[in-house]
Amino acid sequence: MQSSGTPTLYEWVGGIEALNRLTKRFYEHVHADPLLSPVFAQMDASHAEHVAAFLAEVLGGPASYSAQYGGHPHMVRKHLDRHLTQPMRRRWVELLLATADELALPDDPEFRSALVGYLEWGSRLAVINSQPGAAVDPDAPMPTWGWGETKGPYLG
Ligand code: HEM
Repeated sequence: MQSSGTPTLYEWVGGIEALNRLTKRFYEHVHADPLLSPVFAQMDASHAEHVAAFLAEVLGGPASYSAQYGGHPHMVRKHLDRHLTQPMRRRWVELLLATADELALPDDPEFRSALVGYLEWGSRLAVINSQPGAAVDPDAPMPTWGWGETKGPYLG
């Protein structure tokens, strides 16, 4: 818990264990998807864990992606020249949210609103950073996400 007593989104979702389950299952769906499977054909076995670590850090968990994999600039670099399209982006977000439902991750309005907000923001940046001529800012800070306007968490 934070000092205010409000849990981080990371705590609310169930920590790294929940995020690892989410990304593992998500990339199984990605590999079965005709639009996305070619995009991720070269990903290595640790990709799902790396993305879980990245999400953990964004959602207020430990800064292990920054410590181990090079932070936000490294993540941006991974999207360079991928020529991602809006249909790919929309499918990516749709599959991630469907996987969150499938795994029964928290589905209260406050958490899902915050999650969708981050995914819309991050996935649109991924598309922008994948276009020809996009450059990496080596000093780009890691984004951090909170409950936002809904001022969660949901208390029933
Ligand atoms: C919030 C949205 C997103 C986040 C947080 C995210 C996160 C990441 C991270 C952390 C990596 C690097 C993994 C590593 O360090 O090994 C990565 C790589 C990658 N991402 Fe994303 N991403 C997002 C959106 C997207 C979207 C929408 C697409 C495509 C539709 C995409 C396609 C890729 C691809 C192709 C790679 C490289 C995979 C490889 O190593 O072959 N990403 N992403």
